[in-house]
Amino acid sequence: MPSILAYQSSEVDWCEGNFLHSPLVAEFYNTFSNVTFLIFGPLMTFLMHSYIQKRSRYIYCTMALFVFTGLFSMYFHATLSFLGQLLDEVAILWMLASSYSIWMPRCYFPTFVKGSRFQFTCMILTGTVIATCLSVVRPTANAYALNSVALHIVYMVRLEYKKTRNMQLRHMIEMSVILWAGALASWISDRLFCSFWQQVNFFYLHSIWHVLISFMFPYGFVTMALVDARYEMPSQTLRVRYWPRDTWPVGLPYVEVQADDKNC
Ligand SMILES: CCCCCCCC/C=C\CCCCCCCC(=O)N[C@@H](CO)[C@H](O)/C=C/CCCCCCCCCCCCC
Ligand SMILES: [Ca+2]
Ligand SMILES: [Zn+2]
Repeated sequence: MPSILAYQSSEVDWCEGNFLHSPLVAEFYNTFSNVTFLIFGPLMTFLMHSYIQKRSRYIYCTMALFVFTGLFSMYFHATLSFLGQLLDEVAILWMLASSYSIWMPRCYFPTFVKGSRFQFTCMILTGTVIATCLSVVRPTANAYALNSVALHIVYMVRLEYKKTRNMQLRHMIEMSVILWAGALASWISDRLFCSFWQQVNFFYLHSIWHVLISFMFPYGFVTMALVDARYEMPSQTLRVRYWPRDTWPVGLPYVEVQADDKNC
C-alpha cells in the first residue's frame, strides 16, 4: 500500500498531463493557478480591516482558511498525493463552515436553534467534525458534496436578491453568481469530459476553476457583508469601494464601515 504522502497516491487525477514541465510538480498549471488565493486572502483582509474589527475577529480565521485552501491545493496538484487531497478538501470544508457560522442570516437558521448564533455555530461545528472524519473515508465524494453546499448558498442568495433594491448588493450577487457558474462549469467539464479536452489539446479547465473561484471570493465576501449588515449591524453604514481606485473601470470590491453612527 503506498504512503499517503506518495506522488499520485490520490485516486483523483485531473485532466492536465502529469510531470510535463518538471519532475517535481505533477500538474504545473493546476499548481501555480492557486497563487490568486495567496494574493486575494491577505489583500481582502487588509482592505476589509475596518469591517472585520467591527463585525467579528473570527473573520480572520476564515481568511486564513482561504489562504490555507490555496496552499493545500498547490501541494495537492504538485504531488497528487492522498494527503494533499485530504488537506485541500478539509480546508475548504472548514472555510465554508466558518463562513456559515459568521454570516448565515438568522432568518435561515433551523427553528430548533431558536435564533441563537451560538447554538447554530455548535450545530455547524458538530456537522463539520463528522464531515471531516467521513472525508478521510471517501475524499472523492467529498468534492461533490462541497460543490452541493454552493447550491444552498445560491438558494439563500437568490432569496436575498429578490428582497433587496440596493443596486450595489444586486451587482455583487450577479458577479458572484456569474463567476461561480463559470468556475463550476469548468470544474465539472474537467472531471467529466477530459477525453474530449485532451483531443483538442486544452488541459486548463481546472486551472480556470481556481482563478474564477478565487475571483468570486471578493464578490462573495462583500455580498455576505452587505446582507449580514442589514441583520447584525443595523446601526452601521457600509460603503462599497473598489481597489485600487473607485474610479477605475475594473477593481476589487471591498466594504468600509462609515464613521457616522445612525444612533447618534
Ligand atoms: C452564508 C455562507 C457564505 C459562504 C461564502 C463562501 C465563499 C467561499 C468562497 C470561495 C471558496 C473557494 C473554494 C475553492 C477551492 C479551491 C481548491 C480546489 O480546487 N480544490 C479542488 C481540488 O483541487 C476540489 O476538487 C474542489 C472541490 C469543490 C469545492 C467547492 C467549493 C464551494 C464554493 C462555494 C461557493 C459559493 C458560491 C455562491 C455564489 C453565489
Ligand atoms: Ca493529471
Ligand atoms: Zn484544484
